[in-house]
Amino acid sequence: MITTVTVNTAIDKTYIVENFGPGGVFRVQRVMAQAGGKGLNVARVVKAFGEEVVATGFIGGYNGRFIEESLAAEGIKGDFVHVSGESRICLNILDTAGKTQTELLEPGPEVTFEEGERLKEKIKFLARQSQVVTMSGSLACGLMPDFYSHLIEVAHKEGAKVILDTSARALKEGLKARPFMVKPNLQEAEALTGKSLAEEKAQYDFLEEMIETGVEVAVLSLGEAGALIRTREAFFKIIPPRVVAVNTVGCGDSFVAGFAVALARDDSLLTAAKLATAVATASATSLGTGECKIELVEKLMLQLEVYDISSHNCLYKKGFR
Ligand SMILES: Nc1ncnc2c1ncn2[C@@H]1O[C@H](COP(=O)(O)OP(=O)(O)O)[C@@H](O)[C@H]1O
Ligand SMILES: O=P(O)(O)OC[C@H]1O[C@](O)(COP(=O)(O)O)[C@@H](O)[C@@H]1O
Repeated sequence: MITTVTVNTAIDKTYIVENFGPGGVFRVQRVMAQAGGKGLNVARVVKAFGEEVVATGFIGGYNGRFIEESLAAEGIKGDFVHVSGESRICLNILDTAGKTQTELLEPGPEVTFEEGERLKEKIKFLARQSQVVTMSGSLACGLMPDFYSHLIEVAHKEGAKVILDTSARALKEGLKARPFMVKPNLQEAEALTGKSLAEEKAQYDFLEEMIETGVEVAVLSLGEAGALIRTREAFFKIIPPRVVAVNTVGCGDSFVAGFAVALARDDSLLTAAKLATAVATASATSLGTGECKIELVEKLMLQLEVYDISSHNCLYKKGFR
């Protein structure tokens, strides 16, 4: 089983707005609303692969009710801690004409110490039955920056592998509990180190630093350029084929989901890295946040460029890039 933890759940609203920009009045052409926040996107993709998944986290208010009902309608099992505050809305404004994407992320509700303790208890129970626990996204207000560290310790004690996908101080503090895997994107990694990671050498050094902190798998995701995946023994770069990107919100979540599925199936590191990249790339091509079409994933798996960086070898390269 895979448990996905979303501390700051959300209604992910997508607005399609032509020629959007700051300071004007715009008519929205199309509105879509989904249960969201990173971990719920992970759960959606895991479910598409037919793996058993339970989504947990904090949920509250009218928005919380919408989130729970949407998940139930999608057939995703939820086991949440209910809080007195209101779950947030995250807006993704897609301008199909101007080809821009703008995200507005609300901070989320205030969560009390007692509510935090209840989530720890729940994770203890769920991690006992899970091979993998994913922990994704920002922390809700009121929680200490080391909140993920405590959750990771609880999951580790129950024998689960933890994938941590967060940013800023929550990532810095979370690393201290040595999660099995971390997956910052380039921006998040630069914010963590305070350095530019534009150069390949800087990216390699960053992954080495992550491994030195004690994580087993360090991933740096690079948008359309793919991802670098490093352990103490292995180091791969996976580059996806060029695709027409429609909505890249949720790509990182799809990457985490693909990796979690492979880990739960006991696949090799290389298979996990390829599956994660293919799932994330497929997600970029659909309008829904973190949507996943298995047939497309299977097709993309055969079109990835794979480099073994530790031996300077190209394992698979197709002629179409
Ligand atoms: N425009 C794109 N084209 C193809 N694949 C993409 C694109 N954007 C993202 N991806 C895929 O999604 C993964 C995660 O994307 P990235 O932007 O690095 O993370 P995040 O969504 O967390 O910001 C990438 O490693 C890649 O596989
Ligand atoms: O918890 P955070 O960091 O505020 O992020 C929330 C938002 O991230 C998203 O999951 C997208 O994340 P990715 O594009 O990194 O996968 C949105 O769906 C969501 O509302």
